[in-house]
Amino acid sequence: MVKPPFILSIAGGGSTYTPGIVKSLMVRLEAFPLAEIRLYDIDEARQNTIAPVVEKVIRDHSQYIKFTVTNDAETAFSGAHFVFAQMRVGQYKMREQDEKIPLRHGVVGQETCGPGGLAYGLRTILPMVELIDQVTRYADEKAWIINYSNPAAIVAEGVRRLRPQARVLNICDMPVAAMRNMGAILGVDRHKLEVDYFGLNHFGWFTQVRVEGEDRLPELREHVARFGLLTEDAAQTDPQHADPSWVKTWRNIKPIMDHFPEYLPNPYLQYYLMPNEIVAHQDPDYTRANEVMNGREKKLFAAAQEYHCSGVLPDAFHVGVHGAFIVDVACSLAFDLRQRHLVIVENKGAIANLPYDAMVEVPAYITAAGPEPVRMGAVPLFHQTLLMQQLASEQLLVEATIEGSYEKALQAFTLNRTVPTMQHAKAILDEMIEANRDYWPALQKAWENGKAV
Ligand SMILES: NC(=O)c1ccc[n+]([C@@H]2O[C@H](COP(=O)([O-])OP(=O)(O)OC[C@H]3O[C@@H](n4cnc5c(N)ncnc54)[C@H](O)[C@@H]3O)[C@@H](O)[C@H]2O)c1
Ligand SMILES: O=P(O)(O)OC[C@H]1O[C@H](O[C@H]2[C@H](O)[C@@H](O)[C@@H](O)O[C@@H]2CO)[C@H](O)[C@@H](O)[C@@H]1O
Ligand SMILES: [Mn+2]
Repeated sequence: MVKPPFILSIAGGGSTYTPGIVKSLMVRLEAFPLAEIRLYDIDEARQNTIAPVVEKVIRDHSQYIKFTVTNDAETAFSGAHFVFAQMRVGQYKMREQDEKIPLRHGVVGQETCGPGGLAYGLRTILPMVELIDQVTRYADEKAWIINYSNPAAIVAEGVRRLRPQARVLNICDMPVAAMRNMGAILGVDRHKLEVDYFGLNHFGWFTQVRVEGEDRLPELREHVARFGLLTEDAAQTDPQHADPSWVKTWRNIKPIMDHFPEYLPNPYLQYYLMPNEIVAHQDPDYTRANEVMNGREKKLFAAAQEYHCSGVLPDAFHVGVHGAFIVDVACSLAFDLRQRHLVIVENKGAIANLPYDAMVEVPAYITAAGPEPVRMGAVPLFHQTLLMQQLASEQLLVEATIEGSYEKALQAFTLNRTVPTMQHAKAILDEMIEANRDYWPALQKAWENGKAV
C-alpha cells in the first residue's frame, strides 16, 4: 500500500471535469491527504487555460499542496501514487464527428454507444496503453490508475488484452448517478443504497436496490412508470444535467421498464432498445457534443477568462457524483476500505453465463490489492443474449484496433444493435475512417490497401 500524503496526477488535466474533481478532493483532504497535484495534458494551451482555475480551487483549501502543470510525462508521473485518467482523444471536435456521421445514415449518434462509441474506442485504446506505459515507467510501483476515459467498456477490454498486469481500475459515474437519482426519489442518501447490478459498461441493469436490507426496487418501479428515473423537479436531482437532452435520457427509462419491468436499466440501454425513437429526436446538425461545447466547455472557459481578468472566479463547474465517486474509489484503494462500488472488472464468473474474460460492470469490494467482484450469478437469456452481442461488437473493435483489421471493424459495426444492416455499417465506417485520418493509422492503411470490401 502507498502511504499518504499522496502525489496525484490527472491525465487529461485540460478536462472540463478537472476543477470539479479537484474540488471533490479538497473537501476530502482529511480522508485523502495530498502532497501534490499534477496536471498532465497533450494540449498545453487548453490545460494552461484550466490550470489557474484549478490552482484557485486548491488554494481556497490548502497553501501547502504543491501544484504542477506539465505536458511532460516524466514530470507528470515520477513517483506518483495515483493517476486519475480522463482523456478525450480527439477532443470535442471528434466527438461531434462520432455523433453526426451515424446520424447522416439514420443511426444513433452518441458519444460512447453505437458507431460513435466504436469510433471513439478506435481512437482511445492505444493512447490509453501509452499512458499506462508512462505511468509504469515513472510512477511508484504501487501506483493505481483510476480511469474515467471513455469509452470505458472498450478501453477496459483493450487494456485487458494489451496490459493485463496494469494497475488500472476503470470506472463509470452513470450507475452512481442513477443511485443519486434513486436516493432523491426514495428520500435517502445514495450512500445508504446497496445495489445488485450486472452488465457491461453503459449496458447493464439494477436487479435490487436495498436500503437497510430491504429491496426498494418495487417503489422505484412505480415512480419510473410515472416520471422515469428523476424526481418530478428534474433539475433538483441532477443540476449538471438539467439540459433537456439529459432530462429526456433519464425519462426514457420509463418506456424500457414499461416493456421489461423486472430490472431497472442503465439509461444507455435506450440507444440499443429504442434507436429509431432516439434518432427521431436527435438533430443531425446539433448534437450533445454541440450542447457541451456551447454549455459546459464554454461556461468553464469564460469563467477562466473572467478569473484571469478580474481575479474573481464565477461558479462555473459542477461538483457532484462525478468527482465524489472517483475520490471514494481512490480512498478505498488507498486505505483498503473494502467499500462496495460498481466498477468495471474482469468477469471471472461474477456473471456466471458470460465469458470468463469479459470486462463486466458489477458490484465489487475495493481493496488495496484491487477490486473483489461480487457474484451476480447467471442472468436471464434475454439479457445474456443482448450482452453477448454487445460484448462481441466491442471485442471485435478491440481486435480491429490491435490488428489494423478493416474486416473486424466492419464486423464490430455490423454486430452493434444500433446499426440495422451491413450496408449501414460499411457506409458509416468508411466515413469514419476518413474523419479519423489522424487517429487510426493502421486501419487507414488496411482500408487504403483495398482491404475494404
Ligand atoms: N467514465 C465515465 O463515466 C465518464 C464520466 C464523465 C466523463 N468521462 C470521460 O472523461 C473524459 C474527459 O471528458 P471531458 O468532457 O472533460 O473532455 P475534455 O475534452 O474537456 O478534456 C479531455 C482532455 O483530455 C486531453 N487529452 C486528449 N488526448 C490525450 C492524451 N493522449 N493524453 C493526455 N491528455 C489527452 C485533451 O487535450 C483534453 O484537455 C472523456 O473521455 C469523457 O468521455 C467519463
Ligand atoms: O454528455 P456529457 O458529456 O455531459 O455527459 C456524458 C457522460 O454522461 C455520463 O456521466 C454523467 C452522469 O451520468 C451525470 O449524471 C452527471 O454526473 O455527469 C456525468 C458526466 O457528465 C456517463 O457516465 C459518461 O460516461 C459520459 O461521458
Ligand atoms: Mn460512463
